[in-house]
Amino acid sequence: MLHVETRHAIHQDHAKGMDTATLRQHFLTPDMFQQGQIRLVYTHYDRFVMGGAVPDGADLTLDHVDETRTPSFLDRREMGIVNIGATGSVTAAGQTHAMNKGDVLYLGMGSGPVTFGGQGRFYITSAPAHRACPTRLITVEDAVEVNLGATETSNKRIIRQFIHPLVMESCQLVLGYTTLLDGSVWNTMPAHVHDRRMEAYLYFGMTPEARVLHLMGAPTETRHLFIANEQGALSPPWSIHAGAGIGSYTFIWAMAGDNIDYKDMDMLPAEALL
Ligand SMILES: O=C(O)C(=O)C[C@H](O)C(=O)CO
Ligand SMILES: [Zn+2]
Repeated sequence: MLHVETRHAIHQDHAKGMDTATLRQHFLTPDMFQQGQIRLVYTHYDRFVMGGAVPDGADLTLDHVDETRTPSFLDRREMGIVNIGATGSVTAAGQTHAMNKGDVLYLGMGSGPVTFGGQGRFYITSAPAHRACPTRLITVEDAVEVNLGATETSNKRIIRQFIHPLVMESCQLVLGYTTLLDGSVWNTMPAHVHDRRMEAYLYFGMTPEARVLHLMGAPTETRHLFIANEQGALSPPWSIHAGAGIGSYTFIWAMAGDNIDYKDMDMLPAEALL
């Protein structure tokens, strides 16, 4: 079963007047992982799509999606898939890729229908593409590791870059995940914005009762979302994206937009945040 929800782009002047429920309605993506379903959120932020596929042993195929008005979803798009569950498989363009927990699969434009199988919990990201880049399975060993932060500032973390120019070619997608070290709670602090690219987060690896206090909003109009395990946050280009966990967590960050330069960030010292 396929379920698709559309999220329109929100202007920062509109966002600052939103109450909690309205903020969550526009920026939280809570229900992406449901057994036996493919659930997508089709956004108007750079036409980025995020979602989940949970085959639970019975194959699920993603092919035509009405929102793109193309015969097959990947006819004019690329896709990045992260398995956050047990071992599963993804089949596309006549090739089956076994995916262990933490593996990332990049599918190039024109890969055709995508079939998810096994016990994987697949996080799906996709952005419009202008050329077909080679499909690639990227394991944790292939990723570039960046160590950031410090214990004294409670933000010691490992950033693993998978769909990234240092690892492989893509059109727009840049994707990886960040793991907090024991005792550290803060991601992406100091915070930043990048008006050239939107970003989406998926928080996972959390206990059911844990929450991440996710910070968003224009730097001088910050707001928050309390986010539970396997829920996502949409970050418009004008918004900061950072969080502190009540409990341990990992999060997948994925971006699309005008460039694929991970370091193209406008950093904000804490005193610039209100
Ligand atoms: O902890 C971090 O810092 C991040 O993971 C930052 C994200 O990767 C990001 O915001 C990239 O633009
Ligand atoms: Zn960012």
